[in-house]
Amino acid sequence: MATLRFHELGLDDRLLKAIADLGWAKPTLIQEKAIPLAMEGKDILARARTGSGKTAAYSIPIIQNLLQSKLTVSEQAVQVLILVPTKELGQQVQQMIRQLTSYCSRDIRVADISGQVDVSAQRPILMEKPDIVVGTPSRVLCHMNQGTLCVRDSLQAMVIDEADLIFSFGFEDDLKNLLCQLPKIFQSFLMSATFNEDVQALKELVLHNPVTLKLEESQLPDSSQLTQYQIQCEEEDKFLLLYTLLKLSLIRGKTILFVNDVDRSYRLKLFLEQFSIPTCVLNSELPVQSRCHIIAQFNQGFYDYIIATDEHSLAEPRKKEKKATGRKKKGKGEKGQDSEYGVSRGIDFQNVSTVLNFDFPLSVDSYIHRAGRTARANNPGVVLTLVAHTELSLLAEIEEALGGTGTGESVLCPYRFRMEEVEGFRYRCRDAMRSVTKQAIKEARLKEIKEELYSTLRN
Ligand SMILES: Nc1ncnc2c1ncn2[C@@H]1O[C@H](COP(=O)(O)OP(=O)(O)OP(=O)(O)O)[C@@H](O)[C@H]1O
Repeated sequence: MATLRFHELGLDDRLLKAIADLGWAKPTLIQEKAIPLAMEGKDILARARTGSGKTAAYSIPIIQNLLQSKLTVSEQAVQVLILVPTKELGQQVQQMIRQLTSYCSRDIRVADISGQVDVSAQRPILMEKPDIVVGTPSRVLCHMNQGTLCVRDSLQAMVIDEADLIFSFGFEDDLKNLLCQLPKIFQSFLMSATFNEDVQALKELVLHNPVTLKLEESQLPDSSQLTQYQIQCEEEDKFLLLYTLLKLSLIRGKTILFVNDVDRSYRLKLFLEQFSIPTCVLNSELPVQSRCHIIAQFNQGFYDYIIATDEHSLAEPRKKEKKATGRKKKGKGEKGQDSEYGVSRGIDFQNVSTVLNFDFPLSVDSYIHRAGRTARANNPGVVLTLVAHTELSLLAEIEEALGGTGTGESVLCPYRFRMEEVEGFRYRCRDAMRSVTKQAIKEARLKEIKEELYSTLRN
């Protein structure tokens, strides 16, 4: 638990006011540790669990240091680069910085260049030399190569957010090329929820004598904040179980339903539509503006249920590809999927009461990042995982990683409810399943992309 308050950290009044407006009573642990060190100019390598407030842990000292430097330097220049693996995260980081600079927005300007498709449309934005530029490595490099972004004489700090994903999203070469265009000395931050060999490689590439903040917290909030359940079932009963959970209001509030592939998300959407349960889908083949729009609408409470296909299927093959061929590609993934897409990583879905793993996550990391979409900051949350019998070995892996087997107690408690109630819905669900044909899924998939494209063009 953090012991200091924000006003004890020596921050500018304008920043303190913005923090108060956000309703944050005190810093999170990672913020309490990172902010003073970063204000001293130290390089930081930080690992803290998902949802622990890492974005503000680097944004607050960066804004503070910029406000300080503005007292003496008047020339406008890009002083900070924030590199993110996904476009959604870029937009979110920009939004957080805008909130934190709401009382000094004339002094500190931020631009997110990750999201827009057209590079030329971003030129005017960069010509104004925003103090902070947020972007994916490929987009930042593209502007550097075109001469629209030059930080060789001005860069003071660089952040790599979700550092463990940067390489697996195919940005290794871009990042190396980008580093050649930076000055010799600047402050660096590597932020991640997990440390892996890629973070180690990045550390050697980017950091100079860093302070390593590896918080001794468990990977997920404890059971007083996050309740984790599992239901073991037959694969074909998952739809029936979900319907029962919703029908009996055993799941309440905003819920993210995670599935492992795009077709499956439409199958689930169409299935729930049969019972007039509206949902929205989020996946990598939707245009980026639509994805950001859907996340914003979900956060504003337009939908209670969002069916998300997480990025795992995109990140992992690329890793394998690297091992096999020695180099990674970037750009569009299979079937027009966007490789700069991420749902279970970094996205701040707000006030999510339940994460439901409809499909079992394919790795421990994936479980942790999905679970991290609820119980964020100090809020409570529930993770409910449907486990088909063929997936029991994966469940055991997750139990072990979360420390469940040593004590003989399960971390993911069995969720108990009366089976007779489920059986009562079986026929109704069978009929609903029958009407969700392959053709219907195909059409829904195409329709969604078309509609989202139209609405994106209209906006
Ligand atoms: N000091 C604070 N007090 C209360 N809420 C906070 C505080 N700092 C950040 N938050 C909120 O906590 C949520 C999670 O923050 P953030 O997205 O930065 O976490 P994160 O550690 O980057 O998570 P992830 O690893 O999933 O990206 C956000 O909604 C943010 O507004």
